[in-house]
Amino acid sequence: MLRFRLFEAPFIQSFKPHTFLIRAQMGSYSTTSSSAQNSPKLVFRQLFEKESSTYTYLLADASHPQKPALLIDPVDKTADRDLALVKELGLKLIYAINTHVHADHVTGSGLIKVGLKLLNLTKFPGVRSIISKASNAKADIFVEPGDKIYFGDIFLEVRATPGHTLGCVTYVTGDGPNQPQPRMAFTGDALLIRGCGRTDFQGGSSDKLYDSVHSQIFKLPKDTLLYPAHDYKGFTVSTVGEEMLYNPRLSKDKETFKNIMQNLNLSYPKMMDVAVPANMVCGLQETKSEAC
Ligand SMILES: N[C@@H](CCC(=O)N[C@@H](CSS)C(=O)NCC(=O)O)C(=O)O
Ligand SMILES: [Fe+2]
Repeated sequence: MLRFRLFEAPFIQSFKPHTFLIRAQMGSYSTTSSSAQNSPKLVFRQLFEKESSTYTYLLADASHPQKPALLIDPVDKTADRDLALVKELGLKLIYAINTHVHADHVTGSGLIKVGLKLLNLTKFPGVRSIISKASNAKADIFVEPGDKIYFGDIFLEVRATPGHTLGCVTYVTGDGPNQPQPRMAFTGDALLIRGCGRTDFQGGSSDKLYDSVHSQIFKLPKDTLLYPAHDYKGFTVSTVGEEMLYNPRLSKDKETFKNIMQNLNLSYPKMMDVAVPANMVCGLQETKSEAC
């Protein structure tokens, strides 16, 4: 018999029973879908914040009556834009998710939760912030490897991909019959297109990053679409197969990779001293922790 733990019971009650976060405890999962037998229809938008070259992703289940949606890696500077889009598309934002504690920009999760000036809303109801437990940052919900984050009938599976930071995770769309095909992996800074996240701060480790990418990302089907948190070269999407072949760092053996990472000589992100402390509390240092 399958067993799973529900999070945030009061929150669950305010949505359809199958719009929730579950933790599968036996390597499988169960969801009681009511929205027909049809495959859910994914709404997907890739959004860009140009100062930090950050990608934010909007995903929603358009087949579900409430059109539940989530944002991955929102940025404070573009929170208004993202929420305006959510509103225009008639979506119900339920989660603001981070792949890790960003060092180069302030997350939009806190702002999204406490208000949206542009839309004259004092509070965007029902939004819950999510980050990995391993990040040690504040949020409403902490995820661990193997957790599944449902929005309608679609889910994201949580994979631990430490190495850029200790708490980095990759969110991968499910592999069930009713899940989007090909699969999509939101890699944060673990894997960038033809590159990868640096490993010289925030508990970074090139040894760990190599193992993370090879065991958690390169093991996915080769046609899995890869969506990173940043791009500095003009790329938008890649695939597992493409990166296994052409990634100039991660296609090499581990020792070569570690040597490359040791010699990147990158300067620290300009906003690091502001961004890291802010992102440890969901981007809202000045506000009470309940805003997280
Ligand atoms: N110049 C930028 C910071 C650029 C940078 O360090 N990017 C990070 C991801 S954000 S933590 C990174 O891992 N880069 C890897 C690479 O190979 O470029 C700024 O000042 O903000
Ligand atoms: Fe980062």
